[in-house]
Amino acid sequence: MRGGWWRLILTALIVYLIANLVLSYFDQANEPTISYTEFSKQVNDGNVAKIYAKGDSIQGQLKKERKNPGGGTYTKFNTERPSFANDSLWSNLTKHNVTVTAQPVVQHRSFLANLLISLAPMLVIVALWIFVARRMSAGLGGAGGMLGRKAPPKPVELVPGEKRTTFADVAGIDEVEGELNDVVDFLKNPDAYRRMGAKMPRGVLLAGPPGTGKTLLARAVAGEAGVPFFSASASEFIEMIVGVGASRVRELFAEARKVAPSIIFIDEIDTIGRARGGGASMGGHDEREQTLNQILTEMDGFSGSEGVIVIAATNRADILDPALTRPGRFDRVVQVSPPDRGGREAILEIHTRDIPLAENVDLAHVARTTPGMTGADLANVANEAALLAVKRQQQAVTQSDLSDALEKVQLGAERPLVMPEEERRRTAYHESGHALLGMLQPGADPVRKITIVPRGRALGVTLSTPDADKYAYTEEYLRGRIIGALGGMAAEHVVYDVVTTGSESDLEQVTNIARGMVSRWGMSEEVGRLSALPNDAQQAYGLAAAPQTLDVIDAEMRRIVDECYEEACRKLRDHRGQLDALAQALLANETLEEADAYRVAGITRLTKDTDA
Ligand SMILES: Nc1ncnc2c1ncn2[C@@H]1O[C@H](COP(=O)(O)OP(=O)(O)OP(=O)(O)O)[C@@H](O)[C@H]1O
Ligand SMILES: [Zn+2]
Repeated sequence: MRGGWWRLILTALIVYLIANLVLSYFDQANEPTISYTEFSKQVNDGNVAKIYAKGDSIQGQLKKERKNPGGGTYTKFNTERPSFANDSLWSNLTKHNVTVTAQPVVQHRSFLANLLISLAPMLVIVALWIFVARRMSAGLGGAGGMLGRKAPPKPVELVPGEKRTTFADVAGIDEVEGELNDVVDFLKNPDAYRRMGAKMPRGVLLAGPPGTGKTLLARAVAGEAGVPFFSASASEFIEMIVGVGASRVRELFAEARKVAPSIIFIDEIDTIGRARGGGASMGGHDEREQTLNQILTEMDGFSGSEGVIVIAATNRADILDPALTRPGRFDRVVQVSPPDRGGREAILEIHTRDIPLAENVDLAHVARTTPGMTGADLANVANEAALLAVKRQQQAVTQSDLSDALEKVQLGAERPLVMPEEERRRTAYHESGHALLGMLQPGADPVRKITIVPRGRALGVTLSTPDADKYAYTEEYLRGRIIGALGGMAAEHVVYDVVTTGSESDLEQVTNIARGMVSRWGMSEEVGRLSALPNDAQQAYGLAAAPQTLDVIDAEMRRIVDECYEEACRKLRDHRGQLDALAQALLANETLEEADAYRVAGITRLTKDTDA
């Protein structure tokens, strides 16, 4: 906890301040200011025990308490001696044995101390404000630090001899490597380019889904070129304190220029680079804009021969401000996609380089069964497999470690949870409904595994994956997906005539597919072949679907989903015997693998040979 001390000191200050306020309130309540006449009278009556004097201000204490005209009684009091008072106060005090203590009028405090004391309340308020601001920005993903300042960014130094990231650590995205090759070339030899008067791109934007290796690529470019690598996440720039983001950007670029040629990597650029003009985002809108402007200014400021190349990454290229991709800025946009089968195999090879593998390990097979997985997923599988092998006290990772690891990554870790028998039965029917409809549907992705062991948030899981990578989907296939996803709910409906909350994520999936079919893929006659809903970038410019279009979209989505639900229920009624058989087998075994599932349901799987 970095802000720990800071927070403690602040809390102490605040408590102190409040305590003081409260105490002084009570002090005043108990110590009335009495008239000087009254005070003189009390002295002469011999009722004053002691006084503290500071200049003409007097605080005192009575021997016997007196009635306060404002109510209550008092013994302590304040009073002020008029400067023109020409009385014999001193002799009166000594005559009546009053203890007198005096304080100097001019305090012997240093100038600095006086200044501090007079500024203290302000300081506390400022500190409080910063404290709150930091708390809020921390909540938004920023890290805590002192007074909103962070240590200036440090490059990842490239110590000679230390193993650095290169293109050899990246696989499955060769086209992308190719596009970055001339950037590497330029960084290695900026002088040659300068002599030829050639302009290099100032910024490269890597666009692609999470985990596809964008950060890794940026590092590899730096590693290949042997130049320092500065890394920052755009979300760090956005702080609640206005101006900090822009100054961080300035510092970052200044540092990078000092050691040029070098690379600045800015992750999640979309958090500050969203198209402007849309509805203001939550808080820090100006801050976002200022930070973005600062980045653009810094990039404009490059002469291009300074040798600082900015690589930014985003998984939302569609919503970026067009100002970012203008020539001279991030004018090179490189798409990074999840790897295909060959790419997956190569990535698995990279991530098992340092892992001893048993004879039976078939990485090609793993690659074949993991369409859609990213490099990060595959790295995770390799690591989980190694962990399993250690736990199982083996000398090497075996194929079954790999498939167990894959299962864990795909389905989530098993969750020890004792379910009531009734709930187990209902879950068995729910999953059997998904699985059976998946198996009955021609052209649907084969069912790989059904389980009623709770995993992650789910009480059960049915896993279907395609035999080969798919890039485009037919309407029939999409309807099949909707029917399969509704299968769980339909089974509960058919068997128990109840509906539970267990279908929440199924319905989300169904809604997304149906919305895509109607509004983006031209699969509804009513809506027609239009992109009926504006995409995010269009929304940012204020484009919205007409209300009547929204009504049609809504009606069409409902029609499709209703049709699919009816078909799901009808099929499950028609194949009730197979549904019961699957549910029974699940209750007995908890998990059914692909072959068993098809055997229990009595369905022959139409195998497509896709090994090639
Ligand atoms: N193409 C790849 N080749 C080898 N390893 C990869 C590849 N893609 C991802 N990985 C592995 O996954 C890890 C995470 O990838 P990385 O952080 O670079 O992804 P990213 O695209 O930047 O993700 P995010 O958008 O979530 O930041 C890498 O450190 C690497 O181990
Ligand atoms: Zn379900």
